[in-house]
Amino acid sequence: MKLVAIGRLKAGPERDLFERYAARLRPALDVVELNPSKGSAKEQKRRDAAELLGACPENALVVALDEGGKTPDSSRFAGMMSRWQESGRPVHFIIGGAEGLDRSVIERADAVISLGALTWPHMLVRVMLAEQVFRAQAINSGHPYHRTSRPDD
Ligand SMILES: C[S@@+](CC[C@H](N)C(=O)[O-])C[C@H]1O[C@@H](n2cnc3c(N)ncnc32)[C@H](O)[C@@H]1O
Repeated sequence: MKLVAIGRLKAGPERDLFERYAARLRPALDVVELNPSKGSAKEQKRRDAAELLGACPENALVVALDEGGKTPDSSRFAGMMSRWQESGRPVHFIIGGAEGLDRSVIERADAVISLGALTWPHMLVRVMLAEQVFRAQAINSGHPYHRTSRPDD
């Protein structure tokens, strides 16, 4: 599995937290960090998209993180993760830069996942993604990390 992202995660609490979850992932999540591009917002999006998609091989199963995507709950996300892994294709998660993702990334993506309608900074999106991938792996392996109970249960 790979995470392809615009921007570098500097030393600090976000990186510590990301590494804490990432260290628990099997298979591991390799990170490819790309420099943010310059230019107008439109140019940045287009250039970032070329870099992001260029880092994904043709057979990659691309999962774009975008607030306009699907909002599965953690159990559904775990089901998606297990189908993606069974496909045998290398899963590549994509996180955009300050201007967000270009339409070409959304169109190439095999799935577009939202972490809710709020806009999050890219470094927190990395942390939340790593935690949810870990949670999905826990659900799929029957590990008690995830509790399903809701208020009315
Ligand atoms: C600072 S946000 C970009 C905001 C940008 N204005 C936009 O419209 O997407 C940077 C990246 O974080 C990810 N991101 C931010 N909020 C998200 C959310 N609620 N769900 C999924 N991904 C999110 C996306 O990949 C986005 O491209």
